[in-house]
Amino acid sequence: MKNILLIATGGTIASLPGEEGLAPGATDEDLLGHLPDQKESVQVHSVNLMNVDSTNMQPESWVEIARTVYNHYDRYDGFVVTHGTDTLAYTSAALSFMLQNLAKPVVITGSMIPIGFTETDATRNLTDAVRFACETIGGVYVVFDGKVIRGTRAVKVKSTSCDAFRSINAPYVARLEGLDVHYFEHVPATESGPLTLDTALSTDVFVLKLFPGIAPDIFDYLKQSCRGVIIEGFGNGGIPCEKRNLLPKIDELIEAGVAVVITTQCLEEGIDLQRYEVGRKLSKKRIISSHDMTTEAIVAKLMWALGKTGNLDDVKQLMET
Ligand SMILES: NC(=O)C[C@H](N)C(=O)O
Repeated sequence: MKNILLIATGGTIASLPGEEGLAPGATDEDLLGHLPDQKESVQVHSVNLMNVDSTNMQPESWVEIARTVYNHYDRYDGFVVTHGTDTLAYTSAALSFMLQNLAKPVVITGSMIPIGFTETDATRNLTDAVRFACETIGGVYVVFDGKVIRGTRAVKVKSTSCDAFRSINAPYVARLEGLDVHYFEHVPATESGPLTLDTALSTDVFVLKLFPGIAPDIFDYLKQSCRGVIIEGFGNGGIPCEKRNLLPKIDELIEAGVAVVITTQCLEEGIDLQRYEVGRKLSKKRIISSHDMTTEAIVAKLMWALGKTGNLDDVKQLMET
């Protein structure tokens, strides 16, 4: 018999129609009421940690979720976090960094249609999540629409359809069919060290999406107010270096002690700063490369890295590992 803890946080899965539109209202107990009876093989306990639309999730909420897993870790075999889908990928990445050495699954799920509606995807996602939380596997995973995605690789790519999440630059971990779990890749070894909870986060970060014609002056503001800036450049990671040249501004940021992470606006295949002249000029600077990470994972990891250290070399080392 597996013991699972369901941690409810809100989202569409727990939403009810109101005069102002859908808003979270159903509790953990309501969600449990929709789970098919599996009394012989699994027992699910639950806690209603918060009830928010995930648009209102903040880094402090990630800490609350991580702490709840940590505090109940010894008593359960696996964890299911029900969550709104809009910022679910940020939370799954943040939990992956805050909870190190997980030897048990922490599974995040949600739905695109509230659990009380007919044709809802919530019952399937919740059932799948509980099923995957019974696996002997460590780590943070997103379970959605029958697929299992690593916590640092999920991105919400659709705003309405039920197949809303994709695994970016990494294979799906598994597919769920009824009670069967079909793995696509080698199951990662269960971690051996003791679980650690690492919740120091620095929220003084900024994501800058470039566009043709962006004024370099914006960097003057970023230099004063941020400890980390993530620049979503073009294609392989290129940054304009003629006319409205941004390279001197990036130098100024680095000199001021700001961690500058380069990523791309392309969803897939990551950056390659060596391919083009516009990238090589940048690669000679003390920037941090994001390789093929998602922006969601970069944001969470940069907050976590800056929570540990202000030394740029150490931040770079953490980010590029
Ligand atoms: N499908 C959803 O869960 C969307 C909702 N706005 C949320 O993120 O909480």
